[in-house]
Amino acid sequence: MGPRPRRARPRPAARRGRRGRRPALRAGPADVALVASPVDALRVTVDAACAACDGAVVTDVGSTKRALVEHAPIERFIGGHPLAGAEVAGVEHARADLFDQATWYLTPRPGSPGVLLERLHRFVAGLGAVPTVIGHAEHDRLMAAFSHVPHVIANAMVVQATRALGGEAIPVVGPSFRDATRVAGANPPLWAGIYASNREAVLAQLDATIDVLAQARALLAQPDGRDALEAWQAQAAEQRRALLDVGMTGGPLREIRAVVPNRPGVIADLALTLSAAGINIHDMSLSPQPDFRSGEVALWVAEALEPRARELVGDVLARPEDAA
Ligand SMILES: NC(=O)C1=CN([C@@H]2O[C@H](COP(=O)(O)OP(=O)(O)OC[C@H]3O[C@@H](n4cnc5c(N)ncnc54)[C@H](O)[C@@H]3O)[C@@H](O)[C@H]2O)C=CC1
Ligand SMILES: O=C(O)C(=O)Cc1ccc(O)cc1
Repeated sequence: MGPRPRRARPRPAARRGRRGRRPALRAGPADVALVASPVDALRVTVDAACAACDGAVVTDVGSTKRALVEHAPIERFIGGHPLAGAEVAGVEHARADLFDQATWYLTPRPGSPGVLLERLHRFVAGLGAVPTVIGHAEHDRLMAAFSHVPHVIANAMVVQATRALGGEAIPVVGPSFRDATRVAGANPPLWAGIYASNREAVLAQLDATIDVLAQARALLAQPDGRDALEAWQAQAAEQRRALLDVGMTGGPLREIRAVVPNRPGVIADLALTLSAAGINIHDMSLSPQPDFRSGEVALWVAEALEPRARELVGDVLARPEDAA
C-alpha cells in the first residue's frame, strides 16, 4: 500500500501538544475515510478518523479484522481489506492497476447502516476491485490459511534451506524456491503485527499444516509408498486448480430487487447472509421510498446463484422484525 501522503504522516514529538499527545486529526467533509496504517496502529487511527470525519463511512485496509471490528464501537466504521499488494513497500512500487479485479473484503457488522455499506461498496468497485462482504471472524480464519501461514512457511523454508547449506557454496536458486519464498521476510514490523493480531487463527492453521507435513513425511517414509506419493501429488494439483478457479467464474449477473423496511442493519444482514452461503454481491443500489419507512434494494449476483440468493433474501425479509 506504500507510504501515506506527506500531510498524513504522524507528527514528530516536538510538534505534539504540551502533554505529548498528538493534535487531533483534522479533515474536511468526506464521504469515505480510508485508514491505511499498520494493524498495530489501526485502533487509534480508526478512532481518530471517526472523530475527524463526521458523517463519513470510515474503513481501513488492515490484513486482520477481528480485533479491530470488535473494538470499534462506532457504527460508521466498516472494516475492509484489499487482497492486493506485494512483499515490497514504498511509492516507487506503486501500480495503477493494483486493485483491478482484486477481491476487497468488507466486514460490516449485523447493525451496520445499509446506506454506508452501499457507499463503501460503490467506492471499492470504483477503484476497480471486487467488493466482497464477509464476517470478520471468518475473514481472519481464511486469511490465516491463505496469507498468514504461507508467509510463515516461506520464512521457514528460507531458514531451513540456509541451515541445509552447511559450509557449501550457495547453489543457484531455482524458480520453485524463488516463487515459494517470494514473501519471506516481508516488512518485519508490519508482519509481526499481523501475526500477533491473528494469533489464535494462525496457530490453528499452523498446527493443521504441521499435521499435513507429518502425513507427507509418513508417506515418504514408506518403502513401497510410490503410488501413494503420486496420488498425493495429483490431489494437490487438483485442489490448487480448484482454488485458483474460485472467483474466475465471471459470467452474467442477475438482478434481485426487494423492498426492505428501514430497520437498522437490514442491508448488512442481507449481505452477511448471502456471504455465509458463498454468494457475492457484485453490485448494489439502495433507493429510499418517499416516506423513508422502507426502500428498494437492488442486488446483482452471479446468474447461477440467483435462485438461492432470492430464497435467502426472502428468508431475511420474512424474519419477524421485518415481517411485522
Ligand atoms: N503490503 C500489502 O501488500 C498489504 C497491506 N495491507 C495492510 O495495509 C496496511 C498498511 O500496510 P503497508 O502499506 O504495506 O505498510 P507500510 O509499512 O508500507 O506503510 C505503513 C504506513 O503507516 C504509517 N504509520 C506507521 N505507524 C503509524 C501510526 N502509529 N499512525 C499512523 N500511521 C502510521 C507509516 O508511516 C507508513 O506510511 C496494514 O494494515 C496492512 O496489514 C493490506 C493488504 C496488502
Ligand atoms: O505479496 C503478496 O503476495 C501478498 O500476499 C501481499 C499481501 C499482503 C498482505 C495482505 O493482507 C494481502 C496481500
